[in-house]
Amino acid sequence: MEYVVYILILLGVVLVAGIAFLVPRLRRRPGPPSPGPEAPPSPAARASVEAPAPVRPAPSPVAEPAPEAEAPAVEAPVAEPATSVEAPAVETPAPTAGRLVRLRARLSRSQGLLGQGLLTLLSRDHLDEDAWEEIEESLITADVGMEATTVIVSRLREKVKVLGARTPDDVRALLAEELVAALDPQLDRSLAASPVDGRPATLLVVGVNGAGKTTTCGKIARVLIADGHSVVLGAADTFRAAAADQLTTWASRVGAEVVRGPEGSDPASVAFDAVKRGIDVGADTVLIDTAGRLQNKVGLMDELGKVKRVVEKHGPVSETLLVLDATTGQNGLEQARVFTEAVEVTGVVLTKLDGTAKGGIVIAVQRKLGIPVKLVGLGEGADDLAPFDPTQFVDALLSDAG
Ligand SMILES: Nc1nc2c(ncn2[C@@H]2O[C@H](COP(=O)(O)OP(=O)(O)OP(=O)(O)O)[C@@H](O)[C@H]2O)c(=O)[nH]1
Repeated sequence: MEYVVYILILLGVVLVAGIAFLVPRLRRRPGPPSPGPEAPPSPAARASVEAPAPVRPAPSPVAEPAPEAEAPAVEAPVAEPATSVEAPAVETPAPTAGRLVRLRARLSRSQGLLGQGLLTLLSRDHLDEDAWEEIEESLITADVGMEATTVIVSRLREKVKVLGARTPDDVRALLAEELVAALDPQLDRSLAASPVDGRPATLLVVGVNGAGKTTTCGKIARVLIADGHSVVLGAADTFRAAAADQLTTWASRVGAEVVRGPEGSDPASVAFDAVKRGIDVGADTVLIDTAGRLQNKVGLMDELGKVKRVVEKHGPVSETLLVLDATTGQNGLEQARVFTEAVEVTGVVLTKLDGTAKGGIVIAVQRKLGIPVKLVGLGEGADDLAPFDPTQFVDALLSDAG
């Protein structure tokens, strides 16, 4: 009997201990039970249950507004002000007066060849036959061209003989005179960029691919705007979409308007529209960038001829500028001829003079084409285009500061 009492007491203790153990655990169980009191979760199941825990804070009432607040900040509102902040940042182009003088250091390669080389030759005590031959060679090496060199050297020899010039400075001054004369300083190098009969002046810009046409259009627009003109640009190089984008970038920097068409569209129609737009908005000048692929001379002539004819429905083209890359030297002259046959070129823009030691190409270009060099490109910078001036140019070429 005593044995039974012990067992009952033990059972009572076990029962009390069990209740004491279970009650707190039952109290800690979260919310409503999931359907069916299942077996303890497997590690995988636990993961799927736990996973939401760290995620849950995001959709929680505190976190929820965050994505909503972030979205507009990242998207349109930030981007839009950014572009509209960039757009009005219109630049003020550098004044055009005296640019060639300011940029003379860019001719350093040519200065090395012509300036230093010739000065060394001219400083010899006696200019004998060999010295004259070397002078001739320097000029030919600098791309002055055979014909022009022969004329320059024979006139210089004559003057030295007649005037008895002896000091290197005297001879240098005489050489400068001859180089300037070879550049025909009387030629009109002004740009026909002012309105005619109430219509904007129309400038066509032509040349082979890569010569720097688009860049030059952008730089000319800056020159004109710096001089107080209003300008509309026509992106008639529809062959290459990037050319129109490039022109648009140049235009936006100076607040000019661009007329462009879809890639591959008719260049003549874009050119027509650009002039029309220029007339409508009362612009002073319309500058038209054209494509210059040269694989087919007939095709090129047809295309440029058509652009010109269509533009002329609004009135005569004021100026057709041929852009030539100075670094292509005498080869470039051959290509240039094709353009002069296709359209009546009224002025040459010689680009990349900063990239060549052969600054004499200016003389050869003018002499061969019989067309004035009106502007020279002396770098990739926005204002690295200068009105050409023979005296300043020769002075820079013959400077020994190279
Ligand atoms: N160093 C130097 N680079 C220049 C000058 N002018 C233009 N360039 C560079 O020449 C390259 C070609 O210029 P673009 O204006 O694209 O030539 P493009 O004739 O319009 O070429 P396409 O559009 O292919 O017909 C660019 O990298 C210009 O920055 C210059 O005077 N000096």
